[in-house]
Amino acid sequence: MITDLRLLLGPGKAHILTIYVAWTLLYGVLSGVAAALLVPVIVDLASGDWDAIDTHLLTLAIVTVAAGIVRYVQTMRGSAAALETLSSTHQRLGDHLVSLPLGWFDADRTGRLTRVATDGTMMITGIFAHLLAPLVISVAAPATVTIALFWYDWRLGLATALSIPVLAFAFRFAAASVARGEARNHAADVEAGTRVIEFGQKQRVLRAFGRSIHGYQPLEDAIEAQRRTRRRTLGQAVVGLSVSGLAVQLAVTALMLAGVWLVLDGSVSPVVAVALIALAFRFAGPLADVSEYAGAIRIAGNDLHRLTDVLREQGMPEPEESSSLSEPGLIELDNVTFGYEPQTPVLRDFSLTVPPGSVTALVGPSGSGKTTVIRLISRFWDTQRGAVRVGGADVRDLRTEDLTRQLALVFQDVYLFDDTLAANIRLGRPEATDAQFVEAARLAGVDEIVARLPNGWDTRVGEGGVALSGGERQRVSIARALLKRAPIVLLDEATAALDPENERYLQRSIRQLAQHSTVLLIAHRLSNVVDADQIVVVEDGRAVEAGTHQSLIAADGSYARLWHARSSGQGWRLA
Ligand SMILES: Nc1ncnc2c1ncn2[C@@H]1O[C@H](COP(=O)(O)OP(=O)(O)OP(=O)(O)O)[C@@H](O)[C@H]1O
Repeated sequence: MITDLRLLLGPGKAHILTIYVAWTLLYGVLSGVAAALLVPVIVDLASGDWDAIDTHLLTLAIVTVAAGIVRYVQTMRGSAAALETLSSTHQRLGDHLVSLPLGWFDADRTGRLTRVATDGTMMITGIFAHLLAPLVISVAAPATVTIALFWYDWRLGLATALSIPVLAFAFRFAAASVARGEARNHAADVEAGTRVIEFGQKQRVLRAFGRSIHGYQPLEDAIEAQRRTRRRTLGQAVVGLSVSGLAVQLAVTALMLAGVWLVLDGSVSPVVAVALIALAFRFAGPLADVSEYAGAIRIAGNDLHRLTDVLREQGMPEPEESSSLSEPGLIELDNVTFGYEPQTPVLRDFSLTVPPGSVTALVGPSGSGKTTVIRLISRFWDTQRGAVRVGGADVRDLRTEDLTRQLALVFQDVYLFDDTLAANIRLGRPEATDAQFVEAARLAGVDEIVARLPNGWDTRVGEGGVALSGGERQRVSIARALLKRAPIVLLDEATAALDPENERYLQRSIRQLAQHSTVLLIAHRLSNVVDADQIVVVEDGRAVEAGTHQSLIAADGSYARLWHARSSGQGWRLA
């Protein structure tokens, strides 16, 4: 856990944690010394040695005051360390997330990240406030007491020292069973949470099929599994905690027996034996706490570990400085092989050249790899073999901000921020003038949508843009791209919601975009394909044909077959 906390603090700040632990250790040692000083005070009282009792009481007072001061400093250091760790964690997490390949953010990982980020950061404050200090003190104070027992009587010291491995074993057992259970609980909670979200999101489909919550088996199964897991975890945790509690009681009993034996043996007086047994109790008390804290610490450790796992995820390597662009607007894929799972390639030896300022349409059957091409150009993933070049530079030699400056992306599943319509378009280029903004919106047909909305440009579009239809969302996204005026536009034409009106706007926008940019589009509509400067047919991860509509028809290959199927009215769709 300390390693995880140091990682979260980041380089150059780890000393904050070391200093805090050092102050906590010092406090633990001083509490142990204060407890050990009770023995000579009791012995002095019994023997009536008033001179010695003054000295011992004075020492006890000094140690107690010192412990109070150390406690104050330690607490202050603790809250400072907690705040520092918390802000470092947010900072480091944010910095790291932007370096991860966009492909990393699938729905599953994003769900887990949300949970990890909230649980993990809350846990950090909890660790400093309730766990780390008690644990360190619970170890430091008994260790000091053990040394003191050695000092007073080596046999009692030895008996105490011998009980430590037994206790450590029992505590580890308890902590491990709690942590194992917690890991299982966590997995079951995540599964149930994911199913609940899914259940919410799939309401339309479920209702279309007349299903209620009772008919949605995955959710029911997840809830049942969660219940079973929690019951099993509870049972195991109780066993673990009982074993460690029993071990502490046995250790205390053994120490009492050792004390009695010393009295019977005549080695120590009954008064000293009582004082030493009292001290032995001081040894056992904090240790009993350890068994409780150890489980909580393991749970916290698991949360922290999940957080630092995110920081350990491999980011995409970035150059210190971007290579210069020899030919802005040019896109090249050079013998690219890529698979989401490396052993199952989705693109194989895929080559493509899109000249600057041209319009290229990718067509091909569903699942052939067209979207993957666009993702690789945007460097959501890196290729396994071959190179992707933008503007003549390998995308791996460009810094993310320089690559994104070259690209405007219009995807099928357009995500809009829960902000006004105007703000969502302005994202394309915040510094654009009002005239440029209005022109982009007009070309993409967003002004038509605005006219229908109750608050016009100031209408909030809801999370993800739920207040708009799929086609309308894509129009907003195209307006963003028009406003951005990037050298390259990558456009995945929406398959759904493209009514004739949307299609007209899309065509007009593409013509406009082509005036300033290279356009690479995944085309599903004939009109956008026929007009393209180049059509590339993708089949099973390969570019099997490339040319203009006329030349490909003349070549009488895959494209011609698709075209004839369409022409003969078989419901042809290019992708
Ligand atoms: N994130 C992902 N993880 C794993 N496999 C994926 C992922 N995205 C796509 N695939 C798989 O890669 C293959 C190519 O998908 P891709 O989306 O590139 O095809 P496409 O030609 O764009 O299809 P469509 O026209 O239906 O959108 C498919 O088999 C798909 O299942």
